[in-house]
Amino acid sequence: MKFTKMQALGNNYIYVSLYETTLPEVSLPELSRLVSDVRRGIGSDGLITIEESRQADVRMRIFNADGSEAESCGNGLRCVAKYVYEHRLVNTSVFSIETKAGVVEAQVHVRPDGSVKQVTIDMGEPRFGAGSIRYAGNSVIGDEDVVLEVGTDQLQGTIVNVGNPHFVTMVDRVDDNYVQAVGPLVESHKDFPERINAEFVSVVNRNEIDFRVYERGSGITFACGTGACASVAALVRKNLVDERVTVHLLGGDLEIEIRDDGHVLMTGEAVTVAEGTFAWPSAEPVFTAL
Ligand SMILES: N[C@H](CCC[C@H](N)C(=O)O)C(=O)O
Repeated sequence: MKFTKMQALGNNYIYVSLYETTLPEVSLPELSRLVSDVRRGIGSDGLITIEESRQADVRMRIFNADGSEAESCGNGLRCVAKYVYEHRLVNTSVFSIETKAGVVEAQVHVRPDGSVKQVTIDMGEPRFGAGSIRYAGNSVIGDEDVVLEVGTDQLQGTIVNVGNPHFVTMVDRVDDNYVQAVGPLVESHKDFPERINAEFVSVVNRNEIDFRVYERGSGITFACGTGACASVAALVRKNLVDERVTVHLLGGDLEIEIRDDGHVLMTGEAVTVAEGTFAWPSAEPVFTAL
């Protein structure tokens, strides 16, 4: 099976284009667990397939490292946009990509040599609050916040659905040890039957935030595009930042803009790491314990 490994701010996936290769006889969740394993597979945050669409120029599916399929993936969308443009699967710099959450618009910024490094995705309009996801708790505060019982603590955060679900917690200062300790408790909290991506953000000024994430199905990653969009949307709604924000993630910066119509625009890098052939079925199926 031919694959391309791509990364965006360190959030890396194994991309398989069904235009150019066939999949092995294994389920996509199992294939994602296998290729994501850094010891017995290739090593990644998950698997992304690129395929034909009936309602957009191309279709993307994204599977986390644990095999769970997600509705959308911001960093993945930018890499898919780079891939399909550079492989001439589309012939314009603005085109549409179908995800499980719906169709989004991509704009690749083409360099003089015809390559793509920066991509902008219109992620659509976010939805807020317990009603925008499957929420099983009963601790709603206002229109968008809920309180979680986490160990002996109470954690207040904002629920944002940008196609996939996010719980955005404000902290005084982002702390990787805190994210490792609390992130998994939020991700799999009983109040979120479909689990959730857990963001921890601190406001630097009205145009900059620090950001860390514990992703549903992949754990701590260097970057989460949908999480950055969700976080800025939540903070704009609380009037804590302006409409254009630079998000400082572990792996680098994303530029997020909340447009007048409420759509969230995300601009950032997309990088090809390697292309190769995955030997199948020599590798034994494995489950990546998180
Ligand atoms: N873990 C996410 C999918 C990947 C999102 C992230 N890598 C991004 O760039 O948006 C979920 O289960 O909803």
